[in-house]
Amino acid sequence: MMSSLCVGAIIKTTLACVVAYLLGVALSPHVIPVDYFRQSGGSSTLAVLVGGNDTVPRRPDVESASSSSSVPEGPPSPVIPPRGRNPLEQSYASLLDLDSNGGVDPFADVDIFVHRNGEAYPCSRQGSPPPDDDGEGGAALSWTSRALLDSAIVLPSTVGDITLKSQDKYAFDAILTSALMGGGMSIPPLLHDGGEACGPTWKNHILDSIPALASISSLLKYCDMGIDRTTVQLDHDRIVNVPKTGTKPCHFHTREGLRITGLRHLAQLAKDAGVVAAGKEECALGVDGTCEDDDANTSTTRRKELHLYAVQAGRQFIFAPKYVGEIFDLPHVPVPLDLPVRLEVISLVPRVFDVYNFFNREESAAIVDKALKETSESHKMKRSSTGANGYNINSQRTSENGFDTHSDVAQAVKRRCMTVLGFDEYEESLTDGLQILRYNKTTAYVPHLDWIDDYGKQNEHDCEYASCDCIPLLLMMLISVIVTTTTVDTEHLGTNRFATILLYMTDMKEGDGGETVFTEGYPPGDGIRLEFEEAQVALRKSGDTAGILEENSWEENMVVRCRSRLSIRPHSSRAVLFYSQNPDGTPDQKSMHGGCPVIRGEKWAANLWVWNGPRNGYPGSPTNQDVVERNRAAGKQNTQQKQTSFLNTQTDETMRNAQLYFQDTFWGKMGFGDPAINVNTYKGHQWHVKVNEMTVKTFIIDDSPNQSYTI
Ligand SMILES: O=C(O)CCC(=O)C(=O)O
Ligand SMILES: [Fe+2]
Repeated sequence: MMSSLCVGAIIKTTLACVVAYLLGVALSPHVIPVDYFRQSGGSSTLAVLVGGNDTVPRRPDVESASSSSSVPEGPPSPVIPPRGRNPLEQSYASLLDLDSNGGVDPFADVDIFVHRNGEAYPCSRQGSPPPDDDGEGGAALSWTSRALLDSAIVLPSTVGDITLKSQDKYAFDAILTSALMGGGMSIPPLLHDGGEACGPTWKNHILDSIPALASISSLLKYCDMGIDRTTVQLDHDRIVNVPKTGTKPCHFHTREGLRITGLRHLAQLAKDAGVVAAGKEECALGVDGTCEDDDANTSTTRRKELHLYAVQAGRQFIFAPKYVGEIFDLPHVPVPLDLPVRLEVISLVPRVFDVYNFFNREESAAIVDKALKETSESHKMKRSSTGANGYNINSQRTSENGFDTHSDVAQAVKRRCMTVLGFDEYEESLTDGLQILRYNKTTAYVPHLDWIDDYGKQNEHDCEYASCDCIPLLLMMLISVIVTTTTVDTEHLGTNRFATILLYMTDMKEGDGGETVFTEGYPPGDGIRLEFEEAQVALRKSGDTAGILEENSWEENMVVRCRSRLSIRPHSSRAVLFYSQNPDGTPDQKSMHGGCPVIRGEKWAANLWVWNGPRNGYPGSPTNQDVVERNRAAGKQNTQQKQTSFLNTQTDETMRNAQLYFQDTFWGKMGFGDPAINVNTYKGHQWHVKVNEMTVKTFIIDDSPNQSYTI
């Protein structure tokens, strides 16, 4: 139960929020004249749409084609605004460089299709253009362009003042979400149904309890999962709400995971859609949301398709495979040797992918080499343990493990992993260190989820009220239940492991064992799963484990499953991606997997866990206020988190290349010019500053709530 102090604070905040919210909703349609769009030459909001995208990510394979067709030959001629555009539209046109492209609006012959995160088939598509749409040929802008501008106009004016280079992707998300569902002043929704078929996939949506939001588009309820389910990311305060409704927008990604960061990027994708879509079969939705027949798809009059994958605010992109063997090319991921990174779908349920060219054999060898040479107690290879204190030897995880948190290869691989997963910015607090695994003959790791379950619900890591938005009074009771959920409950506000990239560093031959088995998956090929008894008989008949594994031991039982379920055979520099969460944040129970017993030789592997939000110990990681209060009441002062920062003041030359360690674990660079390192830590914790692997200073956290340490 919440403390009365806490309840009082929430009631006050809630009342203020509710009043502000209702006033906002009541007034918003009247703040800006309805005909502003047609008359105004205002450019501040326009700048939000356009600025900051000087470095639009492009597919290398289409860049040359599109730039050669858009750059006119000879000296530039003065651009005369084509008849029919108002000044705002004209600014938009020049910022998109439309006139040097013959006045052709990139959206004119493109239909937008929207997918919910992780869904291979679209939930809605662009409808038929309104009768006045004359984007083709140049004079006016396309319906899509006008819908985007129309939505931009109704953004609060302060948004127009944002310094664009860094901020515009947030405003863009709001504008695009709004344009799709028709939130502007005068232009109909781009989606034929306003996004009605793109509603939430989870029950008991908190927004359903807010009468003022009863009639908003289902797409908006999808994008804004509500206060009880919107994970608070580090950039949460930068999210720009959808105009008029004040709800959180989606962010949009391509099928390949690339986040769409602004209008120019969207326009580039619209241009590329022609190249990409040619000859490609896609499901075109009919007006009723179902796929049209193949004849329609191959028609020469078919418009180009731009598929957008809408990801809920606070959530992360998840690939949306259609079939086993499907390929996702990821040219935006830089890799060693410049070989293209691509995914191949191994399994739909669970979602498992091969990641080709993710790392190379040199990196593979370097990871093993580093692990063998590691001497630090916390990082070197040793028998695997479980539990936060690391003392519990796990009887069903007989492999050895160690950690590589800061080698160049580990850092490079972590960054690459985030790019593959669709993050447009690297965020250290979302990754664990690289965990290195060694399996000797007979050793194995029992099937498990990488998603951590906090059975005892004792963890302080969860949602803080301070980071929560408006909470309608009627929902108070519900919230009091929510905050008592575990700190790792990703269906709500907790953070947990979200995706895993497994790296293999050894070539294992057929029969050597050591596969990674997904016990809920189906074997490739015929997809037939043998019953346990049948597979056991086959294994014993083969004699492969005779004299190596005891009959009926958990290891032998595991080999039986390894041979009858989806198994991935390791080879050096093979990388595999899978997800531990579903797109709505619930744990994916189908992602159960384990390391099969090694029958011959040894297996080296590594895994990289990526979290869906700041993980425990990092600033911004959610805390379970209920547990915090309980600990405080019980006088457990020493369990309270301390916000602590470490900074190099650049006054001591010997500290030029300093590094910060938490006990034996590398935490971050603390050299000259490195930003301050902010951590949540606890009284009594020891933080060491090391130079050339030698500890030169130790800080012991004391009792004050906010502390800063400098060197
Ligand atoms: O070694 C394997 O194949 C799987 C390892 C694993 O699942 C883990 O370390 O979490
Ligand atoms: Fe695992």
